[in-house]
Amino acid sequence: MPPRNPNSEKILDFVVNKGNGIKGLVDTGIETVPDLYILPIEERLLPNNILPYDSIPVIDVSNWDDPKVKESICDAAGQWGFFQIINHGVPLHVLDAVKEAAHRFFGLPYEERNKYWAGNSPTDTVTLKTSFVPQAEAVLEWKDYLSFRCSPRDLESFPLWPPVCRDEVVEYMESAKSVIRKLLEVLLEGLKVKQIDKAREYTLMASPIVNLMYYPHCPNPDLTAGVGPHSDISTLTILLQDDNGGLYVRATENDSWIHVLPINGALVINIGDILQIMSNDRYKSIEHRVVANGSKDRVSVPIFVNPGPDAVFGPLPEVLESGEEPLYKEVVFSDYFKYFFSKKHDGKKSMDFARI
Ligand SMILES: COc1cc(/C=C/C(=O)SCCNC(=O)CCNC(=O)[C@H](O)C(C)(C)COP(=O)(O)OP(=O)(O)OC[C@H]2O[C@@H](n3cnc4c(N)ncnc43)[C@H](O)[C@@H]2OP(=O)(O)O)ccc1O
Ligand SMILES: O=C(O)CCC(=O)C(=O)O
Ligand SMILES: [Fe+2]
Repeated sequence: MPPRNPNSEKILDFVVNKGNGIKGLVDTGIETVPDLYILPIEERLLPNNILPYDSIPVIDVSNWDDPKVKESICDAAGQWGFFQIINHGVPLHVLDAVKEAAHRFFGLPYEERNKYWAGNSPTDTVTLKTSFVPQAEAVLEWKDYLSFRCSPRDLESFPLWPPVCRDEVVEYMESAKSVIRKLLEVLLEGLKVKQIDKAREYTLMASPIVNLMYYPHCPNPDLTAGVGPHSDISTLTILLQDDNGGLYVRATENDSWIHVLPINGALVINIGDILQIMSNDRYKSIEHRVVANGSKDRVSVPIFVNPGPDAVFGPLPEVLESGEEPLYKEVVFSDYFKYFFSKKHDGKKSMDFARI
């Protein structure tokens, strides 16, 4: 990485080493974007690259057993990799409560937030971080996030989680469980898998992570990345966004992007790399990125539905049974996870780790 200028070093020290986060920097009242956060022009999301009239599918899942609903979900997973669901059964008050909890946590004074900063937290099931991998990034992302590991075993450390948001995180996770299960059943049925047994359950969904993402308002969001282009490594991700917008999904045309319009009460679903690999490319894990807001603090709450750490995944036997060649080798999830977190966000390059 090229050497940084002295001012960038000072800001990096304040944001990362001292644990103030980008939230702490914005609270100092900065009126311009510091160099450390300015993307080279070729990495910015330019207005000409946004397709204004396109949108990802919106699927009403009030009847999961309706064959048309199942078909819409599998088609959307194959063509778009991204869709929104409405009438999913997670109560609106649970969704609103977890967004409010995110604002409450990030509204705490520095001393309270800092108790959970990476390296300070009383438990490794909850960590406050900034950007993505600041050690490996020339330009930092304009976001902080509080990450909760949420497997049943991780929940034993619940008493050590921040009281201002822990109940809301658990209630959201618990209410979303049946949606996760239904989505995976439908998607796996579309791959000729008849039922999700215990072993498959471990590979598909044993280690969920819930993040409270916080993108403070930015003096010039066009210059920065809230989150840079990436695909998720999960099996699938359930994302709750607020009404500020700012999430963009890569379209099929070269370097064009589609805005994911906020719909009150909807959940955004995206296929992650693991399901693309298991489906031998029938389902697509699509790149996406986030742009912060110029005047409002944006929050979102993704649930990354992940395999257990030692789960081994690869193209499913049911998919390959007609003699199709596997496009990917078998990989241990913890190796894939470490690889993803060893470099900056770089589109879909993480999948090369598993490609044959
Ligand atoms: C997007 O699709 C996803 C995402 C996810 C999961 C999302 C998550 O948010 S999971 C929680 C955060 N992620 C992790 O913790 C990943 C696991 N971490 C690692 O593997 C390592 O930390 C590392 C990122 C590879 C870096 O390793 P290393 O170079 O050895 O450095 P460390 O010893 O870990 O850290 C040094 C020092 O820096 C601090 N630090 C590291 N990262 C940050 C950060 N982002 N912000 C602030 N501080 C950071 C670290 O705590 C250390 O501090 P000390 O004080 O202890 O020295 C799931 C599924 C999807 O699809
Ligand atoms: O905040 C969002 O809307 C999306 C965040 C995201 O893509 C991620 O954390 O992987
Ligand atoms: Fe993502």
